[in-house]
Amino acid sequence: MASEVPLPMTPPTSKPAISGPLRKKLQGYVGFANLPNQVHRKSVKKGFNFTIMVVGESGLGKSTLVNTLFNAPLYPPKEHVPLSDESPKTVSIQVLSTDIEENGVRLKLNVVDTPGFGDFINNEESWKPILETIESRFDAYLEQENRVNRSKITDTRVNACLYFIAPTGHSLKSLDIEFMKRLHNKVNLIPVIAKSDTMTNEEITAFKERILLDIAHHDIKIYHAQHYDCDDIETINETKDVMSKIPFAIVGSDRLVETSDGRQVRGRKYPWGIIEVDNEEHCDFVKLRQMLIRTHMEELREFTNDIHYENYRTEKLLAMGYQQDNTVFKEVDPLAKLEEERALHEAKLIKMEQDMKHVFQQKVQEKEAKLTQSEAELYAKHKEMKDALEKQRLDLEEKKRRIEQGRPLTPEKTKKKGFGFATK
Ligand SMILES: Nc1nc2c(ncn2[C@@H]2O[C@H](COP(=O)(O)OP(=O)(O)OP(=O)(O)O)[C@@H](O)[C@H]2O)c(=O)[nH]1
Repeated sequence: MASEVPLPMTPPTSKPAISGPLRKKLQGYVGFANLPNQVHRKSVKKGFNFTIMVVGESGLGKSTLVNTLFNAPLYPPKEHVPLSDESPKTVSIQVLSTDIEENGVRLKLNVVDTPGFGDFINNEESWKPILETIESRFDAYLEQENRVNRSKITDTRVNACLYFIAPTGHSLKSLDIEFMKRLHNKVNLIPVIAKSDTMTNEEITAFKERILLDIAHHDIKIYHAQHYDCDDIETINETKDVMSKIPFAIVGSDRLVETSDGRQVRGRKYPWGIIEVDNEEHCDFVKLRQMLIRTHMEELREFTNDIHYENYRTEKLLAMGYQQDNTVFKEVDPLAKLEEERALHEAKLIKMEQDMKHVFQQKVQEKEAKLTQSEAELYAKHKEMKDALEKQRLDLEEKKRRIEQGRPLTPEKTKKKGFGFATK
């Protein structure tokens, strides 16, 4: 929306013909509604960091899918054989990184390829190194977060884990269940049916249903895409469409094959026809790629940070003995806060009133004590004067009696024994 607003002017060299403020048309919308675009532009410029982990039994096409997914030769192409012992295996956890640019968006893609399991007699603990890898990446992030200078944090946390299920057509194997249960609280788990070109469409549909039932039965939490309660019906439908494909039935191939009508497509050639990787009618590869790179990449990164990493961090810090005062995170209800403030204010007033009463009582008591004391003093003085007057009166009466009786005013002093003179 273009709008007109007055712009600050530089002083004109000659007097302009118009008298009012100079009005200029803005090139684009100005306002906070533009923020998502700004964030988007910034992210596009900075580029994204996205880490995918591929996990599954040996020979299910994990490495091939990674090449197919990003249309980049992250791995040197392997021989195009269905599954043979000669096919080079991934023997240790490998990390591959590449910069991919699509429509001007830079993507730093990291792929963690894990060695296929299931080859050993005892596969019980084959999930351990995978879990350790996920956790060590959380640890690395936590360590960087706790540094004094956190301006450059490298995020290698696993954002999505593609779990490869063998195209058996039966139910999930106990090893798959064990694996998924170990990983589901640590990473966004996305189950995929590997080599789905080895199954018919009906078999795939029935297999998907069985897998989902098994997942629900064993209470395994797989990644569930959200559509943020948005009003955009297109986004809602897109998300629903993507979700309806889980577990994605995929076909991987990093080779080009020629179709009967002469097109060069990525796919796999069979005597009965060609399976096209990028054809939605043939497999769910396009939907998986769309979800990972186009529609839900940011959400996968968010879930990793807000749910999986947060849970891990909390557990880790609690185990290290850190305590948290949860009251600081108490949600503040404005009405409750107002009520709390009012109660505090009232309590303060009551206390002030009580203090004033106390001071007043103290002052009254002091005054009373003083009055009582001066009353007592006055009384004592009065008594003293009264006694003195009484004595004076008695003296005068005595004198009067003496005069009347003709006696000297002062009584004669009695001679003291043993002395030859009398005192006056
Ligand atoms: N039919 C079919 N074969 C595939 C598919 N994807 C890969 N393959 C083949 O399966 C074989 C094994 O593929 P890889 O990508 O090496 O499998 P991996 O899971 O990485 O194997 P490990 O490294 O041992 O874990 C190769 O010969 C691939 O050409 C697919 O979708 N369909």
